[in-house]
Amino acid sequence: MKEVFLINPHTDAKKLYALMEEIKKNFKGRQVIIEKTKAPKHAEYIAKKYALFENEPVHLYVCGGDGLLHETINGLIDARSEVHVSVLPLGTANDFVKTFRPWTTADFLNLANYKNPIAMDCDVMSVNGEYAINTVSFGFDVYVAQYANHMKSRLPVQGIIPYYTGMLQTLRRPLGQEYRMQIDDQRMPAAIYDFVVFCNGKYYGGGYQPCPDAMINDGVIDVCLISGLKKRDIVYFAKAYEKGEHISHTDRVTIKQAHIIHMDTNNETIYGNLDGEVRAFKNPTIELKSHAIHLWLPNVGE
Ligand SMILES: Nc1ncnc2c1ncn2[C@@H]1O[C@H](COP(=O)(O)OP(=O)(O)OP(=O)(O)O)[C@@H](O)[C@H]1O
Repeated sequence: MKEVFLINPHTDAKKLYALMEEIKKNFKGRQVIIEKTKAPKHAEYIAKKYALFENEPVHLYVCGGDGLLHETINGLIDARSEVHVSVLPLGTANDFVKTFRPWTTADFLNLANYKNPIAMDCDVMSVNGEYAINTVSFGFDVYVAQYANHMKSRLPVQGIIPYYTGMLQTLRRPLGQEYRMQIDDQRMPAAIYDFVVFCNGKYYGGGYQPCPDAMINDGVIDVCLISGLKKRDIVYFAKAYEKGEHISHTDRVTIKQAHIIHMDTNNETIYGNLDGEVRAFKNPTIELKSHAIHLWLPNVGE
């Protein structure tokens, strides 16, 4: 078994130091492979190498945030069945692992918890050829992510500040835009939505829960459509959205389950947020690929 640590070297230095100490403590005298990314998207290339071209089992620890995980899983689609992935959440938001609450980030970072890991095959969603493991969204939060990513790339700021700034900037735009969609075999009437979110995991955007009942291995995409929000309601709404309590507002919120969604943008470009990464699409199709990633989760009971 190859034990491979795939690391984003731009991770917070203290967190990286603690990870190295944890590796030394748990793998004393045993060989591990450290793979550090050299640039954005390098993780996908590294993952593909282990997914396809090795001939022994691999335990791949993804050491970074949701962005690194997103890139890694794109290299693991149709991987050999002996490639297992564990997530060591060292990013800022680490939304993917929040699905497993009450397990904590510390539970995921404790390497002793992987001696007898819990196996779980995880679904993913494809969007015109790119895969997302946690959420795919359109609308309000995409603009927030776009502003935040832009700010992070130009200024030495991290953490939540870029997201709050992005939210204030986004509130200067009109809320809502028109969508035409087919959800499985149901053609929806054209409608204006403020948020359109497709969930595999439960949390996104730093801790919001569009679909509190989503589960990463249930073979369906959970859909959350939100309409009719007023800007003055956003703060109140955000609190309910964080707790997943917005779903009781059935006049504004529609929750569904689906396997495939076609969005008709009339060949115009639309921006979508895949696990926190913003991408441009025309007429995107979001489709579930069941049990595509073989996870090894921490055995917290040990
Ligand atoms: N060597 C590298 N140099 C520059 N950028 C990198 C490198 N390796 C990875 N990246 C980029 O860093 C971005 C953010 O990394 P990561 O997901 O680890 O942390 P994060 O954004 O803080 O996490 P979260 O999304 O959970 O808040 C990724 O989108 C990835 O493309």
